[in-house]
Amino acid sequence: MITFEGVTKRYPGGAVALDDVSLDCPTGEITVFVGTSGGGKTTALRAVNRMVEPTSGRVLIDGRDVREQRPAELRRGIGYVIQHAGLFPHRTIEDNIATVPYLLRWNKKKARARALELMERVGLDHSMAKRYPFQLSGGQQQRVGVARALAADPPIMLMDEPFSAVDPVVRAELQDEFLRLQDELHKTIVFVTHDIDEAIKLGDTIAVFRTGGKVAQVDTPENLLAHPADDFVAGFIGQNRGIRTLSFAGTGELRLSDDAVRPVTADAADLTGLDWILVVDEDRRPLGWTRPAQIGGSLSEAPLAPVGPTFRVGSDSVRVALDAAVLSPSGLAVGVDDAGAVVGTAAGSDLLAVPTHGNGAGGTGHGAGSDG
Ligand SMILES: Nc1ncnc2c1ncn2[C@@H]1O[C@H](COP(=O)(O)OP(=O)(O)OP(=O)(O)O)[C@@H](O)[C@H]1O
Repeated sequence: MITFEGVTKRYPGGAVALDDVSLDCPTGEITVFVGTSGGGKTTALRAVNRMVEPTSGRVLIDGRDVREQRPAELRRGIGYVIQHAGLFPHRTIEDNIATVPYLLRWNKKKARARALELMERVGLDHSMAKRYPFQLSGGQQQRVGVARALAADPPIMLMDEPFSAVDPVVRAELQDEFLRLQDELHKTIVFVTHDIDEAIKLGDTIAVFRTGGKVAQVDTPENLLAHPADDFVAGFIGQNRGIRTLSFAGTGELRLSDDAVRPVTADAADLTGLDWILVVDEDRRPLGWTRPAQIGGSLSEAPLAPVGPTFRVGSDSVRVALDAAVLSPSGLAVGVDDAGAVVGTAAGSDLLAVPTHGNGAGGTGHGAGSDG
């Protein structure tokens, strides 16, 4: 656990970057610092590895004041990832990743083996090991940055806007892989961003910083959306608060209908009264949507409209299901199981009837994780 105890940072000249900040970053979880520019997020992050020394107050790691350790020694247990990755331009990818192992005087073979292992972990092909940073895309460089921070297997990771410099699609991929990685590694992570969507997607806990270095609210993403502490937080969360709240409503309890679902072998005479039909194969995998009027002799010859996005019953949130309903030609969201077989369909109005509070999506702590 990282603990901020009444931490204040006043810079010469009078700027107050942090004003009496007290909060906990629980072990093995992701704590996100989010807020307005200049709110003190980076300063708070850097107080953990002593790149910033507080004017007053303390930062503790597992109850021990960080000032008890020399900075170099302290930082060996703390990975650090920044925007634009901050790679050494004249070192190869594997040597960049092995930076800390080399500092720790691991032998070359062991350090390189570790670098290759980490490249795999963060989704980089081994063929990139001998390349230089300029020969990689921005997203690939960020992966190298994450791998480098993980190299000595530090229990703590500090990440300062690590995914901000890449396009939205790559960013979503990096976030998803980051969550997968964290599911395996359970690091204690402090993550700075000014993007509230990123904070909601990644954070187990979110601390909202406001101008003047004050913390306006520390809460789970779910509570933050449901109960913003004040107008500043409500304003920061923005206009889509209601829709975002649906990210935390699970689809496990939804009652899905089988009425519109028909196997491709079904008798076409038996389809009266239906507006849309979801045609499924012998394993109940969805093939497409059709309307009774478009069916001639048999379902197998009917023209099919694409199924569009589906949602995984239980693991996806109501927000994902609602998205599927909106994009579906029939207006019905298609729920599938882990094997991709259709469980049933739901209309938008069924989805909005699901209670949105205290009803985590799959109970994973990352209800918004699959919103992409
Ligand atoms: N070395 C410094 N000397 C003087 N003032 C500083 C210094 N570093 C930061 N500040 C000031 O402290 C305040 C907090 O800065 P900080 O970088 O922590 O904010 P932030 O929330 O991370 O902002 P951003 O999202 O823009 O990166 C700002 O007003 C900034 O100008």
